[in-house]
Amino acid sequence: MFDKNKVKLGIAQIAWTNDDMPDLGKENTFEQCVSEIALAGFAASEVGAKYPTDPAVLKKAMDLRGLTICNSWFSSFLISKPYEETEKEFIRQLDFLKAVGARVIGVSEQSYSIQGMLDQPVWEGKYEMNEGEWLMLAEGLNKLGQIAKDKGMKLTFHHHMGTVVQTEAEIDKFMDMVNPELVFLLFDSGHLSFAGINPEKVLKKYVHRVGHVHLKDIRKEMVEKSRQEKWSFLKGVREGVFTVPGDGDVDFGPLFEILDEADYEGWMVVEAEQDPAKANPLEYAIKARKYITQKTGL
Ligand SMILES: O=C1C[C@@H](O)[C@H](O)[C@@H](O)C1=O
Ligand SMILES: [Co+2]
Repeated sequence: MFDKNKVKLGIAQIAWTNDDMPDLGKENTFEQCVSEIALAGFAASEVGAKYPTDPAVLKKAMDLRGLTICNSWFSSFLISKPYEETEKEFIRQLDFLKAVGARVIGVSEQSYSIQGMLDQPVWEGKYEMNEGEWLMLAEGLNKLGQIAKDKGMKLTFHHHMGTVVQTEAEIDKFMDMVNPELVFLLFDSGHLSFAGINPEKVLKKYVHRVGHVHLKDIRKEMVEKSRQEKWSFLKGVREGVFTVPGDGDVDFGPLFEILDEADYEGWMVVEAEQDPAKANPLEYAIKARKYITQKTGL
């Protein structure tokens, strides 16, 4: 059974307002979002575009509700821009996160990413790195990981649909190339399942290198439809490819067992972006919270 002092539960703000498609949930304020996160029984959230940018203001709003910030997304451009540009932004974001109490930063390489392209089917035309680019990515991340470590933080890397690290082979190559002391895996059950990869297999292989977990479920029939109808990643989100754990087709039981047996320490964050007009964020947050308690005792 998970140790409640070692494993904590958060939920990402993306179910209330989607920064990638701000019309989804534009009516939901920051205050409503964090109040409902607390109400649903979660201890943390990640950082969204509506969140206060002054760390003192954000921290006060979170403290008032018994919440903390556990992570934020960070877009790196290590293979398409000078390293220094990414490093400068990375340090700024790292310092912000540290000031609000987070110990993890979630990096995604966004060079040539198709995840935000509305007219690009997510199943076609994904960029594949050459050997030189693989080296640039790994070396850049190792350097950023050292900076994070020196500040008492953990760099985790988010494999993601439409990016240069999406497939099982890419994840394996990535894990082979980065320094395990400096770069950790951000395990996202939804992105693996969407990509047609068995999440259990990946988790078993890398559980001791996982630094952060995104609990995301998929609706298989919508994934299938997205293939057939050549949807973009964002169209898939809008149509309901993703949902909260317990509402879709991912079997979370074995994933929780693998994490538990490996004595995973850190955050497990429900991250289920869908249209808030169709899936009420509070209702789905409560649904996820109940399901996780039932499966893990947390
Ligand atoms: O961690 C994530 C952050 C989002 O912005 C992203 O698009 C989503 O799918 C995700 O997994
Ligand atoms: Co994620």
